[in-house]
Parts: sequence; structure tokens; C-alpha cells
Amino acid sequence: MPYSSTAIPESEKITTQSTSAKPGKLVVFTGPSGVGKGTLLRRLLASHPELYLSTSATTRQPRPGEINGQHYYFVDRLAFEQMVAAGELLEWAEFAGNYYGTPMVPVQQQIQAGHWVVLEIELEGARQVQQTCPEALRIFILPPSLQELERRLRDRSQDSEAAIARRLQRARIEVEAADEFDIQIVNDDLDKALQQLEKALFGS
Ligand SMILES: Nc1nc2c(ncn2[C@@H]2O[C@H](COP(=O)(O)OP(=O)(O)O)[C@@H](O)[C@H]2O)c(=O)[nH]1
Ligand SMILES: Nc1ncnc2c1ncn2[C@@H]1O[C@H](COP(=O)(O)OP(=O)(O)O)[C@@H](O)[C@H]1O
Repeated sequence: MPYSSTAIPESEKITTQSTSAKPGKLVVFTGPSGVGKGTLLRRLLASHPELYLSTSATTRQPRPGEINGQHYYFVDRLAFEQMVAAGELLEWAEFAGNYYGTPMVPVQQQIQAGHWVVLEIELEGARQVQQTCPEALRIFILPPSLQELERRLRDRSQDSEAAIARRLQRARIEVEAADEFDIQIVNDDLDKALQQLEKALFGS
């Protein structure tokens, strides 16, 4: 399915310079699968419940314990393609054999209500957001090494060998794009990475 991230009409651009008196911010949070994005965000949201974490749609199968509408909206490929065709997604990409995308309306509503919205998305989606919302703050989380990334993916015990291999292959490409982002944080020591993340967001 073709997608052009370069030709986005003005009417589809999401802006934090909206009609609201005090619009919120959009924060894009990217990094290879297994680097610890979810772990860092859980910790961040526990101390900053005012942040709104966008819930993505995906065609990936739910993992044990994942709840529809909470971790993801789990949909089939046809439903996802209909969301794309209807222009309902702020960004979307295919990653390791599955589609992932950000429903646009909740993000717009939260931003217009003055809230900060966090998107936890992969590289291609982050590049699309750069086009549609260039004022977004874009943060890239790096692993201490690719060996450690592989160890974390295996220890997590959530993905098949094939899925881990696809994620590692993609990780090599993703880490090379880290410089495209406003801020890079190495998630070696979790507490230190969290401190750096808080500083990037709140300046303290
Ligand atoms: N472009 C895009 N990527 C997403 C979205 N939601 C999740 N992802 C990314 O898709 C990749 C795979 O996610 P997932 O299967 O949940 O694996 P995990 O992040 O390793 O736990 C990760 O890099 C996510 O950040 C989305 O809405 N859009
Ligand atoms: N700083 C860290 N040091 C060691 N292990 C970590 C660290 N951060 C996260 N992990 C572990 O790495 C695995 C992958 O983390 P996760 O948050 O699921 O990554 P992502 O959301 O980026 O795919 C989990 O088992 C998590 O407990």
C-alpha cells in the first residue's frame, strides 16, 4: 500500500498552534523494539499522570495480558486499511510484518484541551509526524549496544524467534537514524535514562 509522507495537504496537518488558548505539546518517543520505551513510559506516567499516552491501532496479535483498547486497538488488516483509506490515522507504518498507526482524533482532542500527548512509535511513523507536526518534540531512545538490545528482547520472552530476528534487523537501521531526533537518550541505567527524559520534557 503506497504512502507518501511528503505530500500532506495543509488541511490534514495537526498543529499545536490551534484555536485553544493553551494548546498542548506533542512528544514523539522512538527507539528500537526492546530498548525499554514501554518501561520508561510506564515509570514516567506513574509520576506524571497528566501526560496522555496515545493508544495505537495494530494488526499484531495481542500478547498475553494485553488488553484491547488499553495497550492497543487490535484490528485485522482490512479494518486497518479502511482506517488508512478514511484518513483516520495521524501516521502509520508496517513494522516486522504488522501495521501500526495512531488514531488522529484523540490526539487532536487532547492537544486542543491543552494536554501533552506522547506517541510511542517506530521510525517511519516518527518521520511522518515530522512532516505533519514539525513542532513536536522528538526523542530517540538508544540501547547501550545491539548485544544488550538482543538480550532484552530475549529476556522479555514475548516474541517468537522470527519476530525477534525481524526486530533486530530493523533495530540496526533505526539506531542509525537517531541523529534525526531532537534528543537522544541511552537507556543503560534505567533511573538515569528516566532522569534525562524528565529533563528533556520538563527541564528538571
Ligand atoms: N508508526 C507506528 N509505530 C508504532 C505505533 N504503535 C507502536 N509502534 C511501534 O511498533 C513497534 C513494535 O511494537 P510492539 O509490537 O508493541 O513491540 P514492542 O514495542 O517491542 O513491545 C515499536 O517500535 C513501537 O514503538 C504506531 O501507532 N505507529
Ligand atoms: N535500563 C534497562 N536495563 C535493563 N533492562 C531493561 C532496561 N529498560 C528496560 N529493560 C527491559 O528490557 C525489556 C524490553 O523493554 P520494553 O520496555 O518492553 O521495550 P520496548 O517498549 O522499547 O520494546 C524488558 O524486559 C524490560 O524490563
